[in-house]
Amino acid sequence: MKYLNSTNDRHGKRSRIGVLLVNLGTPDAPTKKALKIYLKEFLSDPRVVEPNFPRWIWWLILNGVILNIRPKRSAEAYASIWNEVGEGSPLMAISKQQHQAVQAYFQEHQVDIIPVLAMRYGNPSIAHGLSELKSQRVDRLLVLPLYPQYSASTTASIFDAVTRELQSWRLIPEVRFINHYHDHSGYINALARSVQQHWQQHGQPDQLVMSFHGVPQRYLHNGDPYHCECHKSGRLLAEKLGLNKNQYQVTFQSIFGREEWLKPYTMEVLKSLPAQGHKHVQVICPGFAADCLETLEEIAVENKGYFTGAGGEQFSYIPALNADEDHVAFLSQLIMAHSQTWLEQTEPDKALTEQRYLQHEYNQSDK
Ligand SMILES: C=CC1=C(C)c2cc3[nH]c(cc4nc(cc5[nH]c(cc1n2)c(C)c5CCC(=O)O)C(CCC(=O)O)=C4C)c(C)c3C=C
Ligand SMILES: [Fe+2]
Ligand SMILES: [Fe+2]
Repeated sequence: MKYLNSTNDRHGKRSRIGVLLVNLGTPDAPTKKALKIYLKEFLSDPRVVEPNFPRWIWWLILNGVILNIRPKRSAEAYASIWNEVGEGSPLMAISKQQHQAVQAYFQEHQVDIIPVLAMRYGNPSIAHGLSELKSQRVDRLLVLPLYPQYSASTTASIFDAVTRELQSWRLIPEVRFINHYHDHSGYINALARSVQQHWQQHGQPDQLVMSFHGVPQRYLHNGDPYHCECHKSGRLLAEKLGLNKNQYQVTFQSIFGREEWLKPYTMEVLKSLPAQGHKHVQVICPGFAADCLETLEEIAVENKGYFTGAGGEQFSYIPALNADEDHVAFLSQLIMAHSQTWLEQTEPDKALTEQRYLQHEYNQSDK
């Protein structure tokens, strides 16, 4: 059978709304073997690596070079943060907390939306998440990529994976997709509050570095709005905090490969700040909804080393919003806002019900 069948027994019942919370994904273990599987899936995605040379050459580089070198190095980095937040990979532990907290928010506020967690790469997969929602008879699906800023390499890749999976379903749900929330006041306010709380404990720095994950510069020139959205989030956060242009800057981290990525590079900026008289620096990574390897290891350890090595005196990393109360309330409300007309529709959709009923009758008499 080409398409997955559905149980068509919802006549006259209320529609069910499900939300798929999707983040990047993480290896199953901090081992060379698990990293090889994870990186192969991740770096084979043409949305992530979109080479400006024939794809078969990238296939050779990936399988012949990168997957023989990087897994060992990356496994060591993952091992250094494994179990740092709850059990296993921090990204997974925090994503589970976020999922549970959103679920609890809906229960507490009597909102009839079923949240399910999925990862773009690795587990729990998008196919698994969708099948979970299918088994719960969800017929209205909202997808929330946990990336505040839109990038084709992240957000569009989730769109690809979700729609690819749904292509095998007979009865597809009504689908909505959240593209980004980089300038939403709820997101900016939650970030600002987390910075202010950090200042209460650690004081205000000479310079606040807002570091976002990078992408190749070529993607910006090809029309990816990511760079612009990172800068807008940065500006709005600075405005909310009352910072002037000399007190903060937007930078880009996690360069991969040989071509030029978005600049300035976080690493270079941190190395140069002490010589400019900025000895007390804090770094926030507003593009990461959850702490992960790129924040806990690359920023809080590796980049801290670059700063102190260059004469910096005081450095702290401001944690991601994770499962903070403000963040969970914001995400839940964002989901509710995007489901608004669905939530208002309490009566079953008559035309749809009748159509499905007729279909059901037909199936029965056909047997
Ligand atoms: C927040 C948005 C992200 C964008 C944009 C992004 C782009 C991007 N990433 C790579 C390559 C790697 N990224 C890796 C880890 C990683 N990346 C993000 C987020 C974005 N990536 C997160 C949240 C994580 C951490 C995952 C975790 O398990 O904690 C890695 C793996 C780690 C490593 O080996 O260094 C790679 C590789 C590219 C090429 C890319 C491009 C457009
Ligand atoms: Fe990445
Ligand atoms: Fe990294």
